[in-house]
Amino acid sequence: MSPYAAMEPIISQSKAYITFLAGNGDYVKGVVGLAKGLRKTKTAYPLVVAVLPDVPEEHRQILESQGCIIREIEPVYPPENQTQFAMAYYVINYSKLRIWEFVEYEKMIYLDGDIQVFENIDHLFDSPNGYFYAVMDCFCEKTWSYSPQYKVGYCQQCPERAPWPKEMGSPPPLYFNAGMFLFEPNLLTYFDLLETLKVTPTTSFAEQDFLNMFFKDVYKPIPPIYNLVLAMLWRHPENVEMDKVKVVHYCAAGSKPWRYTGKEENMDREDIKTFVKKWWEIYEDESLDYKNRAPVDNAKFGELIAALTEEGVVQQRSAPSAA
Ligand SMILES: O=c1ccn([C@@H]2O[C@H](COP(=O)(O)OP(=O)(O)O)[C@@H](O)[C@H]2O)c(=O)[nH]1
Ligand SMILES: OC[C@H]1O[C@H](O[C@@H]2[C@@H](O)[C@H](O)[C@@H](O)[C@H](O)[C@@H]2O)[C@H](O)[C@@H](O)[C@H]1O
Ligand SMILES: [Mn+2]
Repeated sequence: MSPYAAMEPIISQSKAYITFLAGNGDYVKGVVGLAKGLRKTKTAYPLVVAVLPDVPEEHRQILESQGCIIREIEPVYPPENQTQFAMAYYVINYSKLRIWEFVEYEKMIYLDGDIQVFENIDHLFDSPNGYFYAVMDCFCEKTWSYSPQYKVGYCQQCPERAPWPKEMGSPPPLYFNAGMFLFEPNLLTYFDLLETLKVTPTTSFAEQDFLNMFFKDVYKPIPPIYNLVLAMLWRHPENVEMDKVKVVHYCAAGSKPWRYTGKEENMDREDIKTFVKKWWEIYEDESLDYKNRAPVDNAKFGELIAALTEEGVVQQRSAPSAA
């Protein structure tokens, strides 16, 4: 019998956004920006921040003052390896796997700290259960130069441009960017992830590659407007509906807004400058700070309760007598 069978399923209806923060560096600015951006969209759900132990108390307090729910997680390390990760720091990104343990939430949307949400995306939580929703990535950047796709010029964003060579078998399964995804926390999945990781050789895109392998049978692509990987702007502009973009992922080299200099390749583009400016407008908008948030309109709240009571949705209980 599975050692986990005894675990009572924790049934929860609640939902939340979640991000991941490691180290004592400047990614905390990304998370502050994300918290304020989500608040600006008037989302109904909180932002949970999974922090590694090395995130200093001062950064945790900054995030709590922005209304974030701080949850400390232990790092997850991949098996011993000689892998040359696309970015050396990707090795800490395996710690993202801890978020499957947050079963007090029925569904969560994971967002990297270098993401900004400009339009409300709460409706994604209504997607059918049992799948892993994320946006398809692009293989055209130099960061992919080690891969067989890059070597034959294949990208899933435009398979007709350079079809997958027949002699290489079937094309790779659809591959998502792990900077944003809708998932269901679940202890059995969580333990399966950790056990599988122990016996899975590491690869260049670390936990992103691992998650793609693990969820390949339940992965459901969602439109790029929910996670605009910036390289799409110069690699596949035909696949981007600019006026409908809701979520921007500042993952292209040099595009992190809080470090932006405009000097790296493509960073002098007008669309990049616009997205960086939009990020800063939210980050510096004090009206979006948690302490300045719009007060609950008690009159409106009272009307809502009265209406719900009338419909019998809410039973008004008389307050217990003081006696
Ligand atoms: O020093 C770091 C590096 C990364 N991260 C977190 O790990 C995520 C993934 O890293 P990153 O976004 O830099 O990867 P990219 O999407 O650029 O490949 C970040 O968004 C942060 O949430 C962090 O907190 N501190
Ligand atoms: O640890 C691996 C990371 O891999 C992904 O970033 C990459 C990937 O998107 C490439 O396709 C891009 O070319 C590249 O710029 C970008 O950094 C995720 O965004 C990040 O959250 C994290 O999982
Ligand atoms: Mn990112």
